[in-house]
Order: sequence, then structure tokens, then C-alpha cells
Amino acid sequence: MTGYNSNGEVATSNGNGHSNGHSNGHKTADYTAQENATMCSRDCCSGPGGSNKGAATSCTEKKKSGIGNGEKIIPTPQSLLQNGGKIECFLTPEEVRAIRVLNEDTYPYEVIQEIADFITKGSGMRPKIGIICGSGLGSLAEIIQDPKIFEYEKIPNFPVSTVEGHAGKLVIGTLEGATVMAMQGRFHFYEGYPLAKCSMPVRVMKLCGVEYLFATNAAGGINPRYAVGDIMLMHDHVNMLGFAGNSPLQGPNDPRFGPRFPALVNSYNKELINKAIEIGKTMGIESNVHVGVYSCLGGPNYETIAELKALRMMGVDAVGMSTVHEVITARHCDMKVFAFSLITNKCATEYSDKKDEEANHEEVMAVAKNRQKACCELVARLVREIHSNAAS
Ligand SMILES: O=P(O)(O)O[C@H]1O[C@H](CO)[C@@H](O)[C@H]1O
Ligand SMILES: Nc1nc2[nH]cnc2c(=O)[nH]1
Repeated sequence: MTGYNSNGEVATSNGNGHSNGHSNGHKTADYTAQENATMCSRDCCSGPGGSNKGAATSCTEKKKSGIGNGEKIIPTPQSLLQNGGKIECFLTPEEVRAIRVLNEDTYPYEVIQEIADFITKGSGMRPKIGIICGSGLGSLAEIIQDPKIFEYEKIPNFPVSTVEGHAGKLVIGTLEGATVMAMQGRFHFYEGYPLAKCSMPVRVMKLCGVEYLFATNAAGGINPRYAVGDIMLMHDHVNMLGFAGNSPLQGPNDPRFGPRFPALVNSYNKELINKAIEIGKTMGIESNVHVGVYSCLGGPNYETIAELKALRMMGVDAVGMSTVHEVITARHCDMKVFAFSLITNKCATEYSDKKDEEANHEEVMAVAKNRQKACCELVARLVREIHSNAAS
């Protein structure tokens, strides 16, 4: 990943959209605002959403040729260090703070509180249920009535969605009488965001008043009994990124969110799973509803056959590239969690399996589109259950 300091020099970070060698969110730098320095835009140069990311030369050339003069740059922590902790720029203090937040791996409580206030004040609502829409499942947010919609890019300090099938909108309104907020677009590790940033919106939900997290995803079916279009209610997960030493809870722990060492044995709410099974029966889709174990890999590549075999041996039923870090973050702050995978493709676990069974995102999205009605109905009816039980 490339950024520029105020002299137009190139500063590099580790390519993950965040700087090398720090994950504790405590890097300090003295930002000095000053007028009239020439910089390139942050959308242009930095962050996973940057339209010119990694294209240092063309940006520099743009500056040399006078194109884009007066644009701003986002300083990386490295560029700040190279300048002795100071940078000359004409950013406002608010912009400087936003840059600092975007460059850090973790978000301070106060920033998350500000985002939550922006949403609750802007919508005039305090949602009780939060929904994260999986790939191609954005329609889960479209059934929300009287919606107030916030585009991610207009929410202060919010990351942007970069994946097809993730619109990048926060939708708040009512569903089956309950006030809900839905993320039409989630953040994935492979987009270049650190895990804490991927699941930061779950903490925003918590501070907005959300008690229940519904996390949905598109996943590959490893269990040979699963068919494309089936729904797997998650009752557990295998955190492969955690095995590799990566967690959304890494860094200093803020006890206002939860404990340093949270237990995860009861992460998936059994009552909600049982209710969902019942709902599946009344919908007449019980043979397409399973209860199983999900695993999240880093992506963005789909798995090799040897990896899929290994996952199966570990007891994994469905595999994807999301959800687990959101669930960890939600459990850390004591939210009740319901999660399901829509099986969008069958994973080959034998070399003799048909060669045309290669996963691809177009198929994932197409299956999600085909099954959106059933997914929406399941979610709506479960929301109704929660709401009516709370009311009675
Ligand atoms: O988990 P969601 O966001 O539903 O998306 C899944 O589908 C995409 C791959 O097709 C990956 O992003 C994977 O995680
Ligand atoms: N990792 C992974 N993610 C998916 N998302 C949808 N299908 C798949 C898959 O087969 N593997």
C-alpha cells in the first residue's frame, strides 16, 4: 500500500490497508494543520476503497503535470514518522482525526459512540436487532419498512464496501414491528481491512442499542448432505484466522465493550436456532434447513481440495470468508447471536469430484438472488418472534 507525505515522497505500508508493525491502536503522531500544501486525495491514494491504490506513479505524475493540484493526501503513520511525527497539510482538525481513525487498526470507544450517535440521531430510532446481509442477500434490508438509509461513505469514520453484492448502506426502520438496522454490505479481511475494522459496525450496533445480531452469509457447502440453496443455521464455528493468531479483539481491551478473555462456547443462541428450525418447518423447507459448523478463511481465493478435506475432517460443514469475527465481537459485548449460511455452491472434497464444481462469485450471487425470498421470510419471522415475545 502506498501513501505520500507532504513532500510528495512515497511511504509504504503492509498492503493490508493498514500500517506495519502496530495493531494496538495507540500510535501517536503530532498532526499539524497548515495551509497551501499540495496533496493527493485520500480516495485516490489510500485505503481499500482508494480508486488509485497501489498506483503511486500515476498519482505522482498527475501532480507533476498539474492535474489534481490542490488535492489532499492521506498521510500514513510511516510518512508521519519519517517527518519526525509532523506533517504539513491544510486538513481541518476533523479531517485529521478522520485520517487517524482510518489509519488505525482499532477504533476507540469514543469514535464508535460518535458513529452510533450519528445514526441514532440521524434516524431518530434505537434499533434492537442488527442484521448483516451476506453476499447477494442485500434484499434482507429491502423488507425494512419506513427505512432511513445511510450510505457508508456519508457516515463519519466508517469504512467503505468494495465487494460486488455489498451495496454499502446502513438501513434502519421497522420489521415486523421491531426496530432493526441492517448492514447492506459487510467488510471482509481480504478487502484489506484489519479484523477489528471488519467487525467495528457490530460495536456501533451495540452502542445504538442492538441486543440481537443476525449475521448472514453465502458459503460453500462442505457437508456432502448439503445442496445448493440450503440454509445452514450456525451453531458453532472454527475460527481459522484465530488459529493463525488473528482476532478482532487483538490490541488493548476496552472493558466498556467486554472482558479481555471472552468465552465463546455458547456463542450461537440455542433458543433462536430452535425457533428458526420451527419456522423452517412452517415454511415447508425443513429438509433444506440444517444446523452446522461454519468456518471463515481469509480469502479472497476459494479453497483447494486439500484444504476442504482438512476442514471437513475438523467437522466444518460450510466455509466462507466472513461472519466469525463479527460473532466474536458481538459475543464480546454480550449480544445474542443468530447466524445462518446460505449454501451457494457445493465444495469439491475429492479429486475425483466433478471439475466444473469450481466456486465463483457470480454463481454465489445468483444463488443468493434465487433464495432471497426464503431467507427474507426466515429473518422476518424470527424478528417477529423476538418482538412479540418481548412485547408479551
Ligand atoms: O460471507 P459473505 O459476505 O456472504 O460472502 C461470501 O461470498 C464471497 C465469495 O463469493 C466472500 O466474500 C464470502 O465471504
Ligand atoms: N471461502 C469460501 N467462501 C465462499 N462463499 C461462498 N462460497 C464460498 C466458498 O466455497 N468458499
